[in-house]
Amino acid sequence: MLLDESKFDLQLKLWALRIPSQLCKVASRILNGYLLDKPRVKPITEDPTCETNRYIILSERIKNPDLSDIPEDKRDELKVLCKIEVVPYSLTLGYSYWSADHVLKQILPDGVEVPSSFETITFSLCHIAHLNITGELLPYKDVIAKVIYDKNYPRIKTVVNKVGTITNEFRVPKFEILVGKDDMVTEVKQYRATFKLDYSLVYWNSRLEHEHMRLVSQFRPGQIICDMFSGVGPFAIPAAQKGCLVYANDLNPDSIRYLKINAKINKVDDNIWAYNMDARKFISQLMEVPVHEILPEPDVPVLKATEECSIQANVQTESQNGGLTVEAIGVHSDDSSNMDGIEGSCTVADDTVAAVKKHSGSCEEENGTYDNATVSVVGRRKDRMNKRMRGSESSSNIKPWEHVDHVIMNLPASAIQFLDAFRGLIQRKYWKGSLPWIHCYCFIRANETNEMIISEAETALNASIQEPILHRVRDVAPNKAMFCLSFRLSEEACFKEDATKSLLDSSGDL
Ligand SMILES: C[S@@+](CC[C@H](N)C(=O)[O-])C[C@H]1O[C@@H](n2cnc3c(N)ncnc32)[C@H](O)[C@@H]1O
Repeated sequence: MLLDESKFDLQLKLWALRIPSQLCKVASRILNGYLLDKPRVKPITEDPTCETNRYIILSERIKNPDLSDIPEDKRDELKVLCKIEVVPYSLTLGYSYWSADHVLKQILPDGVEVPSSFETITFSLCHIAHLNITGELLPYKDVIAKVIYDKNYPRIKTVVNKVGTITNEFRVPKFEILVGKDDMVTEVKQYRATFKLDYSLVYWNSRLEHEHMRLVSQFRPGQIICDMFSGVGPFAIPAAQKGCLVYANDLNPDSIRYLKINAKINKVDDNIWAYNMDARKFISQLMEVPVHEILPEPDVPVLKATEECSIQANVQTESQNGGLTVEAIGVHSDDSSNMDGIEGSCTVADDTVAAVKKHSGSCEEENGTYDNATVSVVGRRKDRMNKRMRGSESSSNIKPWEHVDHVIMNLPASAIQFLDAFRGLIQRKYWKGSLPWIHCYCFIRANETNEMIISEAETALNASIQEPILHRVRDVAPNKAMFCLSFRLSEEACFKEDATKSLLDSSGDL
């Protein structure tokens, strides 16, 4: 369907006062309420016949050239000001004048709902309008796209339409470009962070901005965060900006490529370690005690949450356990951190740890309070990371098998099923401080109850969940909402007792 722009022309027959330019200000004050009042149209314009005069365009309500529609006292005031000259004025409001909504209402058949909102990805470099046109609107998709493009250019440079439903595991919709340049690489700003991404290759949802910030607001500087489905980093980057140390993983190699770019753009590449693997494999390898860390005496005292603890200086050694070798991708500019295994990923050679203290604090959710135990390190490292992190943990000494504060699982369609990865994941005798908070996103349909979801999570964990917090994130469909289930992992769910012992026994070399 072609768009005939001339069809939108509306001609207005108006009256105007021809007045010396220097009197325009006073005259318009006198005529306040009787001037032309149209968005984006100025009521004072040039007189094409004389440079020193101006036209003051009167409202459509003024029908008579004798100005009898204007109160007498105002007319008298004007007469004192100057000789009043009334001239006819013709104004055409064309396609460029009308809003997208007005144009679309004219184009689309009666009864068809005008697509009023589109997800815009806006900012300085590139701008994409993302439409979701289906059903009866499909025959009009090109004309709708053109109107949205025309009305928003240059803010919007590309208009795309989502095709079909998302079925791939990377949660990336398929798009067709309807108008504009074929370039889906864009930059988005969320609060203080900038995210570069290719909208055709990675998952991005601007509607989650508030949720990203809500969750990150619960983290504190120095905490250790594990993001199992990180995407391009909308949780990981703000958390790192806050001074948290983040292990971020995604199965989509393009997401991790952009996560690394974003870590650099936002100058938090010292605080983020990026991995590209399945989330189950990631969490299990991250939490596994590396062989070179295994304590010689099997009976190490177990630290209670309330006890002081200390983290030993990390000794950088080669991975001795073939099973631990993973496709880890360090974000560090020094590519030597494209390491052999996860245990090597958090080792920065120039770090010196002076002291470690564990302290607890709390952060509030709308219907609960999170008590967090934080391991914070007083380090002497003089590089730029410490300057930025102010009081946060030095990265060289992070041993995720000893402590993680929060785990983020944002894959709502199936994250609950991934909770089985926490069964027996942590070795009790190495763990220090409180167990991590899990933030697991899920969908709840109208025919499901909160209890059903919690019970599903408990089944996956094979353990009960104490004091779960269900936060409604947003409605995704009339009968479906996205929630965040937050709870502290229980000992029952995640502690394994004798794994180290059996590993030592089987290795036979200790
Ligand atoms: C809903 S997106 C969330 C991305 C990001 N955390 C956010 O909030 O925008 C889910 C992400 O999980 C990734 N993903 C899907 N299956 C995965 C798996 N088995 N292991 C790790 N990541 C996976 C997808 O590539 C996608 O980037």
